[in-house]
Amino acid sequence: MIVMKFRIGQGYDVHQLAEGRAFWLGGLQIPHTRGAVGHSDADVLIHAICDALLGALALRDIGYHFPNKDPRYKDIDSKKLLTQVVAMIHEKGYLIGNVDAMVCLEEPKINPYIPEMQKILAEIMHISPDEVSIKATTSEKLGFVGRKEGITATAIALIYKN
Ligand SMILES: Nc1ccn([C@@H]2O[C@H](COP(=O)(O)O)[C@@H](O)[C@H]2O)c(=O)n1
Ligand SMILES: C[C@@]1(CO)OP(=O)(O)OP(=O)(O)OC[C@H]1O
Repeated sequence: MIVMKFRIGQGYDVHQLAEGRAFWLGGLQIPHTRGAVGHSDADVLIHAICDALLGALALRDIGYHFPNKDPRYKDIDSKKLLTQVVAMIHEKGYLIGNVDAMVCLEEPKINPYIPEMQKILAEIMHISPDEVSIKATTSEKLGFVGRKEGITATAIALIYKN
């Protein structure tokens, strides 16, 4: 009898938005007047996914593995961080089942970019694009997201092994 083992994890990230920063989201650079501020490229969606994957195996969080004082991660492309996190999951004998994420952002509309993000992230996680769900909402002009001061993302990931 094959007994499959499943684990789930959740992730959350926030970044400030400021003028003069490139706007990276889901591994894509999106044209916009503002971008997320951070030590890395500040890709809040990838960071939330990394934390969900790490959380599934109780492997602490993204800042634990890639400290924001470490010059190796200055302006790093977050796709490289996700690649390393996926390797940690595989090293423990697990594969990724699916990821479901939600981005909370007042502007710009990110819907047109979601299929490309799914493709990029699925390739890194060795799953298919329809196993990477990316959703978006505004904050209805409320709070720091509503004032266009910041962006948040949450993610849930399922991983499994035979
Ligand atoms: N940055 C965003 C925010 C939302 N969307 C899409 O627009 C729809 C309406 O958003 P509400 O917050 O007004 O409900 C939503 O369903 C998202 O698909 C977006 O693309 N980018
Ligand atoms: C990714 C890291 C590392 O460069 O830096 P930031 O871009 O500041 O992002 P954050 O979401 O605060 O997560 C952890 C950091 O260590």
